[in-house]
Amino acid sequence: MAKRIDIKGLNLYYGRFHAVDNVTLSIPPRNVTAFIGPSGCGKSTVLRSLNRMHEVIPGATVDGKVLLDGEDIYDAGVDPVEVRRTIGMVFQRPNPFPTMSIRDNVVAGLKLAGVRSKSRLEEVCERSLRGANLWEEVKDRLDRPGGGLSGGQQQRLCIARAIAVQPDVLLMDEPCSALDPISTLAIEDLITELKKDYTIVIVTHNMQQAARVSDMTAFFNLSGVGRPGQLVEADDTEKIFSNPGKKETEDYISGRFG
Ligand SMILES: Nc1ncnc2c1ncn2[C@@H]1O[C@H](COP(=O)(O)OP(=O)(O)OP(=O)(O)O)[C@@H](O)[C@H]1O
Repeated sequence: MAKRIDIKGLNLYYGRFHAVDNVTLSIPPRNVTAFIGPSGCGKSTVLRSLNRMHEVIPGATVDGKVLLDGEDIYDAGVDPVEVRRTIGMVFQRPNPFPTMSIRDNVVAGLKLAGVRSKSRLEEVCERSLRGANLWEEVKDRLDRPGGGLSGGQQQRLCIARAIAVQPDVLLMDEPCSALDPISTLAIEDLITELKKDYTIVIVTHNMQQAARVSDMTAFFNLSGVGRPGQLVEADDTEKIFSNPGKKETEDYISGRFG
């Protein structure tokens, strides 16, 4: 649980378009790392490359290394499906299976993996819903469809589904952008609790959110339209927001551009 990620010389392409240039970054375990930067600088692309979701896009390719506790997830022989189990992902829009029951949503990954024991599924369902701070709200309606929950509850259901398979890392791509402020705070509190057990990487447009939830912040930028995104700097969140190393970062966080 909670593994370290070392990104080394990572270049990402969509066909011939070079989207992200030469990123090297270490992401510590049991920490929240935020990716910030202007639209199009490649934050989501880098995030998706961390669990091999990038290569699912036709024509998309990867060059470089992503080490999970020292093991390259891109090594020949590594099963991308297993990588995606180990490194879970939560998306911008909550995406539960809408007609599937709340219970089945949570244990969908386990069932796919062949777990049949009813007591085991019940146990994981409750533990995951508790872990996602949703148990009390749904414990009396586990057989109702996941699509019947509020947006914020659906997002916590997706987090429960992601943690049910006991991943080492949780990737979150703007997990609050479709949510109201109260649901956003609930997710932020949850992220803070989850970091005790997981390595968390979150892409956010909201700099206050990055400052509130993350321990480390990575600032990405791009030098112009059609140019690849680059990592400008990564450091303790407190330092990035109070005394960044690069003027580019300071300009961005002080709202002078982007
Ligand atoms: N599926 C795709 N096919 C082709 N190009 C893509 C695809 N997804 C992203 N891109 C391009 O890759 C670059 C980086 O996009 P990406 O979505 O990673 O940026 P981002 O920083 O996450 O942006 P935003 O903050 O707007 O979500 C952009 O130029 C984008 O147009």
